[in-house]
Amino acid sequence: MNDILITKSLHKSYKKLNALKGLSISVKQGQIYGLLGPNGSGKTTTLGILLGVIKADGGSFSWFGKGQRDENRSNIGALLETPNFYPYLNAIDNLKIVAAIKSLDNTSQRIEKVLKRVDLWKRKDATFKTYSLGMKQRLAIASAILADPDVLVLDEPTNGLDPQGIAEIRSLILDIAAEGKTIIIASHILDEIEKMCTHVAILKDGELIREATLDEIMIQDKVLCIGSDNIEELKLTIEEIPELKFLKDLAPNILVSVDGEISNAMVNKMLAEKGVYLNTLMLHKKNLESTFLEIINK
Ligand SMILES: Nc1ncnc2c1ncn2[C@@H]1O[C@H](COP(=O)(O)OP(=O)(O)OP(=O)(O)O)[C@@H](O)[C@H]1O
Repeated sequence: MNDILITKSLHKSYKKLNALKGLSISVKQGQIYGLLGPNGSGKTTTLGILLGVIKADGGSFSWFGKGQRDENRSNIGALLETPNFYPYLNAIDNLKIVAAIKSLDNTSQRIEKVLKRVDLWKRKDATFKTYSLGMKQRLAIASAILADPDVLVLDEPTNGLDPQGIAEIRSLILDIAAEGKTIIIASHILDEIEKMCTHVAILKDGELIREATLDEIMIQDKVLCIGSDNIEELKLTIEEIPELKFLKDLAPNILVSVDGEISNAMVNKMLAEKGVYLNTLMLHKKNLESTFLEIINK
């Protein structure tokens, strides 16, 4: 598969704060690549550098194997902030301005195509200020794909949307990816990454903790939901067993991670040998949240 993006040891400091401490990632054609991390982990800084809005202090990156010159970005559509269009203009007129700024040809056909793509064609004549937040976000995606770029970069694309708006954006992104586009999404919403991405990079404090396919991340360990009559005693006992790692409370039980090779009976035995008897032991649905907590807690 062709390389779309390679970053090598990107560094960025804001005065004394090291926002990025040597980030190296690679994105290949066709991937839906999630940059996942808690608030402040450096996702927006990374995207800003890659899109030429922020200057890195060190390291390098290359788009399409052609280096980091500004021209290489003409093939990238981006949505970095809350959409900002002219409130008193309708969707078509707003997109005409975008087309003029980008010097695009066949403006009318392009605009019709992208507005249909994001399901706003029926509302094409309404002014931007009358749009719901979800519609504004869809118009922003229409704008980002107006030049028909091969790559789409999205920062927190569902921020602030209600569940229906989130579902619409998610399905739109998946449809766009199905056309063969490469998509890079920054998000702190695990569920979003889990439902959309094929690959994920987990960031913490400006460092890459893990980069893998979503499947690899999900099958690494198993997560058990366990409980006993005395949950505090159970938590203390877990600290004495290196094979078990506490993940989080799931009242009245707790979630722990354990190497996939260790059977549930073995877990029960290890705890019983330390005088703790479980009243609950079941496999918890493996999801990215457990893995994410596990990885960033290390
Ligand atoms: N312009 C700036 N000046 C000073 N510090 C900044 C600036 N921009 C970001 N930071 C700091 O750099 C760190 C990384 O921020 P960044 O916005 O890249 O993280 P993020 O993962 O995108 O977080 P969020 O999800 O909250 O947007 C944070 O500690 C943030 O406070």
